[in-house]
Amino acid sequence: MPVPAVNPFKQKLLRGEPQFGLFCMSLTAQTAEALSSCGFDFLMFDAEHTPTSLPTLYTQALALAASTTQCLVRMPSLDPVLFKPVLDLAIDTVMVPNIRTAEEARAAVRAVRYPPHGIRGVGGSVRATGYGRHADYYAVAADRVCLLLQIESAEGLRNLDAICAVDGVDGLFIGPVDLATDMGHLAQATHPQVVEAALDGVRRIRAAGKAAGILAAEAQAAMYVDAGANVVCLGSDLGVLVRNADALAARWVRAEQAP
Ligand SMILES: O=C(O)C(=O)C[C@H](O)[C@@H](O)CO
Repeated sequence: MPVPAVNPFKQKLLRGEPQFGLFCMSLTAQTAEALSSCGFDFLMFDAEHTPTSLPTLYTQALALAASTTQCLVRMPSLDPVLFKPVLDLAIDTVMVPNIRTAEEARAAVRAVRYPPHGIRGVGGSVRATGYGRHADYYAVAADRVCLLLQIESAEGLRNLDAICAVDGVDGLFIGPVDLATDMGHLAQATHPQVVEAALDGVRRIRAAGKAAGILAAEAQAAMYVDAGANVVCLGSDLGVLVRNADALAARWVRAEQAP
């Protein structure tokens, strides 16, 4: 079973190339495979806000294996136990939600690193090691693994410089919906105060030398790219599906049923 020697998502990140993708809230390998031919740089399978499971993530990772679209997972939380099977599945890029302090950032780094730099346990016959065939995996794992931390609170933004300074953090990803909510603008990601805070966050992240990510609707994406964002989630798979299905239905079903 071929296991890539490098993490193409991280390589592009290090080169500063912008990457575009979608959150994946759907739970099937079939959808992941269908989307893998769109040409997105990545799909971010969401284990925070979906009832996904490790076997589901495994089949979705397999569905992307033949494509250039990289498989990313948003973890449900900072719980270090949960990182082990995801990384062992050779899902090399993980994003941790709602990081608020440098101490939490350091805990996330420890979760993805083997001792003495962290607490990741050693899996033997797992996908990441080619089921035990690639003993050199352990030595290169820190280079392969890419760690993104989500900033989605005013506290996280206040501590942004300290979080950016944590060694082992590759990128910071602003979650504008939760940030808006934390700022008192319930789920209003495009509220002017939220946009201003997110733009300022993106600029500070890039100035600190880290990759800057954000979730942005198409209408806002260029503004964030211009500010320096280089990992952009353009929405979600189910968002795209529902919006287009609703529009199609509105053009036909309701029109046909109108008296
Ligand atoms: O706060 C945000 O924005 C996010 O973290 C993204 C959301 O969880 C969700 O809209 C992703 O589909």
